[in-house]
Amino acid sequence: ATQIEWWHAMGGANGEKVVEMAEAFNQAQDTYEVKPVYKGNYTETMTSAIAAFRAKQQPALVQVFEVGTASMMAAEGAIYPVYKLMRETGQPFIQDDYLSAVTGYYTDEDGNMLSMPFNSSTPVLYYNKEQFEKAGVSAPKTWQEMETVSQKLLDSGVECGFTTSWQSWIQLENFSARHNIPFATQANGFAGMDTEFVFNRPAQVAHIEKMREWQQNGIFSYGGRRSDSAPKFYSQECSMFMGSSAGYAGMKRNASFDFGVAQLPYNAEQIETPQNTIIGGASLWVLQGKSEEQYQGVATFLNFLSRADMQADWHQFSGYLPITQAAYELTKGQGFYAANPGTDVAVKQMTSVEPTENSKGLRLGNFVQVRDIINEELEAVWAGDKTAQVALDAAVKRGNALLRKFEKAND
Ligand SMILES: O=P(O)(O)OC[C@H](O)CO
Repeated sequence: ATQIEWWHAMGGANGEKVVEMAEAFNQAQDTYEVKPVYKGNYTETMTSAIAAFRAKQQPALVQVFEVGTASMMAAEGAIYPVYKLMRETGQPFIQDDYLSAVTGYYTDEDGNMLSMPFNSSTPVLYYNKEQFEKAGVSAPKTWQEMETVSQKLLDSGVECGFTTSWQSWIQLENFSARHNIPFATQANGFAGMDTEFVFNRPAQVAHIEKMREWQQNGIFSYGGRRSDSAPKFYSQECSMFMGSSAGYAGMKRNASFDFGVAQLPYNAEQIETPQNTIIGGASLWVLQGKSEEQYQGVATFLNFLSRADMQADWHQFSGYLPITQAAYELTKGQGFYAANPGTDVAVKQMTSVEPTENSKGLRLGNFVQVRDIINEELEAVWAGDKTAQVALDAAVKRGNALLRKFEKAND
């Protein structure tokens, strides 16, 4: 069989599922064999793929997180756009079958899908039902309630109100989308590379400043840059956890208590009806330099992964969004949402309102490095070394320098 390497960044329960999906494909036919290879976290996987491409040892298929999208799009000679691959291999491919909230992130200016949206997530709020019951509180809808609910939880003996994973994604990027304010100019980069960060405006500064205060009084407890804060929730140190909808698989495995899922809070003083949140997670990029046969295999595999039954299974297991309308309908029809309350929160939060240019997503170059800068600056806030304004001003300034570098390199 023709071998196809698929580099991915899925660890834990979702990593096991990815291997299972590749095996299902391999068993279903014997012309191609997909070999999934775990390459570490998202940044490590992307960095390895770039290095491998330079050394002409790239895999045919690589999973790249949403943060790397603009960089991948700009790497014209290195990528094989998915819409072209499907056309040239004669595979059936109807873009409209995919959820528009997801495809919007991965299409070029002509509306063509450049990568395959395999695992899209959006952040949600997980809460410990048992601790909530004991404290006599229910899931907070607004950031104002977040504070009062957390205080009651602390009063009931819990150590910390909430923690968050992916702080830039949740507390700045999605915070901005949810309040319908820009994270960067030029429609968050969708309208042009001459974009500049503006996440140091009053609404974001006030939010981060509040979190600084909460980090000091126990309402918030910082636990790391990616999902490393989840154990604070599993161990019941923190009663709430803001994390990817795809934390669901790990949650079921690691939480020994009853947990609930709610929408991300919004600041009631900022907005009456909150905007949709934006997607995260990753998509699959096809790389150049492979044989025709391998591309046939990749296209067949991508179609296999998009099948309603495969997507519905992946969605129900992991908490990633159903990528296609058919997978969503199938899941509904199977009674999954009714039997597992909270599992449809992410889809609803993403799709209940029409996205605006502030909530469609981000398309920003060098954003992998910018996330590092934001992480660094926010950590200085949590450590009490910087105020929110000073840190966000610095992050914007340092980030803008990287945007200019990207713009120049892709002129
Ligand atoms: O944990 P994931 O796969 O939902 O990804 C979260 C963030 O979008 C990564 O940038």
